[in-house]
Amino acid sequence: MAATTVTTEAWARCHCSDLWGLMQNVADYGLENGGIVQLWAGPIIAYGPTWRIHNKLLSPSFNQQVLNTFLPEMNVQARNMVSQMTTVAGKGPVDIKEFITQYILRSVCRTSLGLESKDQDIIDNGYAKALEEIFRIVCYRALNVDVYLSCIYYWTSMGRRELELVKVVKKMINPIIQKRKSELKPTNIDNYDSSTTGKFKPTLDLMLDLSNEQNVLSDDDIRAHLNTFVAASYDTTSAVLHNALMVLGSYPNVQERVYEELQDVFQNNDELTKYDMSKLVYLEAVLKEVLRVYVAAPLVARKIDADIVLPKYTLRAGSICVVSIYGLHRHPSWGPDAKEFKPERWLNPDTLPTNPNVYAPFSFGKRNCIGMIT
Ligand code: HEM
Repeated sequence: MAATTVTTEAWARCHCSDLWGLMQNVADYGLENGGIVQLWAGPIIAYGPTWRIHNKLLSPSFNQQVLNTFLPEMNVQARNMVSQMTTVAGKGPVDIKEFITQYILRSVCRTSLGLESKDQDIIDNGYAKALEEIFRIVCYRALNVDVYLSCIYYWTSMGRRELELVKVVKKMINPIIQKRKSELKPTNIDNYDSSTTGKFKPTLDLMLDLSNEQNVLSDDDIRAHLNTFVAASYDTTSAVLHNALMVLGSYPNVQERVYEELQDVFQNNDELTKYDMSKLVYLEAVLKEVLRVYVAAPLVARKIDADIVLPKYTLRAGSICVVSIYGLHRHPSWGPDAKEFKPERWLNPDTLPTNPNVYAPFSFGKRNCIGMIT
């Protein structure tokens, strides 16, 4: 509880250099030696002016209009996932994680990198696997003090593997950037209304446009941002989808209600359009509750650069404030049923806490999730 109280108040006043959770230690070393920083130098650990400029440039690319253009591609990938699942359905227990991860990775790589079906091997076997392994190494290093020091870490097989993987990722992404650069013709996002054209503009193209028009993003910046987007989006999103399916399997009444709503909205159509989304009211409540109870990012952290005086504590400059989003989502203001999974609470605003800061699956403040669309 103490952590929760500290968190909400501290957040509002924090004027600290932002870091992302457990990446803190890794980031320090990464900045020093250019290894991980090359890969993670996107909004995640870029500091001060660089982060501010890039965030301002990139944020407009993450809006509902752009997302709408991705819908047809997401429909294609969703149908692929369902048909793959159909082959194992009814044949005993099955681990759905593989299906979900592949679906999310393909959707993310298609929409952010603009990779086409013929490039599928790059996604499935190369790029995504390399990113996943780097992510595992980063998390291991963040939690193991014996490998914090770069002078030791890069002598270990893990440190060497990380450098190898960074090279692999660079080698894969650079040609993709160069190829799209040579093909790129200036277009307006309005020309990409997917409901009429079925086209979408990959995030890579949006960044190349920015670099053309304003000359601000180098190829290295673009590659780092792409890696960040893929890494930051696929693990979180697949965890949420996985949890949502677990919930539907565990609560038959919730499953039934979601099913009925989908039947009502889709009738015999299996193509999700932007007009359908606002009609899926109960499904939205279920997803919000999944994000609350089974939070995908249970902790975030900030490095504090000036003392923050709270009624009972002072958070000292130089220390790291770890915020328990998991704790916030179980704060007493959610009521005595805070720990229970109850999507209905989202259908009646009067039953929700009055302080909006007790719900933060995408974090809050300036360094919240760039992928969050309200
Ligand atoms: C349900 C899915 C997702 C969840 C739960 C989630 C959650 C989060 C959280 C908690 C943070 C940490 C913010 C902080 O330190 O305060 C974050 C950061 C970030 N997320 Fe997401 N995220 C999701 C999907 C995505 C997607 C689809 C993208 C696509 C690009 C994305 C890109 C990012 C980036 C770039 C950051 C770093 C932002 C910065 O430091 O400026 N996330 N996300």
